[in-house]
Amino acid sequence: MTDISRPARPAILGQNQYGKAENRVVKITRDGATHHIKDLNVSVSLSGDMDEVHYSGSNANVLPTDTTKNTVYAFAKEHGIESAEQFGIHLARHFVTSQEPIRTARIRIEEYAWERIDNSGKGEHSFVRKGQETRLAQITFDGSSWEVISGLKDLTVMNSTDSEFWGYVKDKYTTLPEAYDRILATSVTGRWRFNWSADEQEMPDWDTSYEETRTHLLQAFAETYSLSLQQTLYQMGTRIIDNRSEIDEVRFSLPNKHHFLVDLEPFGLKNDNEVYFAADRPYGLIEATVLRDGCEARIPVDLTNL
Ligand SMILES: O=c1[nH]c(=O)c2[nH]c(=O)[nH]c2[nH]1
Repeated sequence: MTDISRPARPAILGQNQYGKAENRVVKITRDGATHHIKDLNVSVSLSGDMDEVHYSGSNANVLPTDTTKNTVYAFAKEHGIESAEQFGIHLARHFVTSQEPIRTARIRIEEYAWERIDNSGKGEHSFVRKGQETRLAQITFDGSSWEVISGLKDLTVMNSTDSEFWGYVKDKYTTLPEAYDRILATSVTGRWRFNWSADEQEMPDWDTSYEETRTHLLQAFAETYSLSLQQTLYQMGTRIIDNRSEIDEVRFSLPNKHHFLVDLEPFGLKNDNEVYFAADRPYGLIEATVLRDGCEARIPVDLTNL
């Protein structure tokens, strides 16, 4: 009788690979006041003589995935990021030629493209992520009056300088170092409410209004020397209220997309505000309404309900 609980032969290890996935690396190259961004999502996958770690748990052939992550950041500094392909070639060659048990390295890279925002000559350090944001509209009619709220989501912007954050409250849980030159990045969700409410009133040109509002918002982001994202938010709202008479109320929800300087000192490299880790969570979430003086706030506080 065969004992069905114990296979006759032990299971055999099949294809296997390992590495660190989704290393978010942002490299800023500073050419005077003109900054250039490379923004990559790099996934490293290594394979080779890795039977033992699976069969017995011996790590003797295992280069830690943590090391592969560090290598990505160190290479961004040491070799720069000329192109995703060139960067991937450097990394793959390094892993295969420096570690005998590693026979194959697969490097997958997503690159996020950024365009410059025109900021009236205040330096070339403001960017909007390529790819169209989503435009939104909500129209309500009760038979006599109208309410039109327009807006957008997923408009991602970055300033690679002209942002500080210091002078905040410190309690026993505060560890955040004060920042005098940081990256400020956010993905804008915004809504604005029109004061057009009756058929007798002249209707705004909705498309022109959207384009102009978007431009004001972007320019205010780019031109504000920021001491906090809260201050930048208020400037963005104010710019719209001051320039678009058809709009009485603006509400923004701005995730603070943190970029942390990577400590390259353990590898003998100096990080001169060049190589950042782009964290996706947790994120600060800064939300506020900006109103025309005398007007009522009617846009819901929680924009995800709109
Ligand atoms: O612009 C910011 N506002 C904050 O309220 C805040 N809090 C924090 O930790 N970082 C930041 N940045």
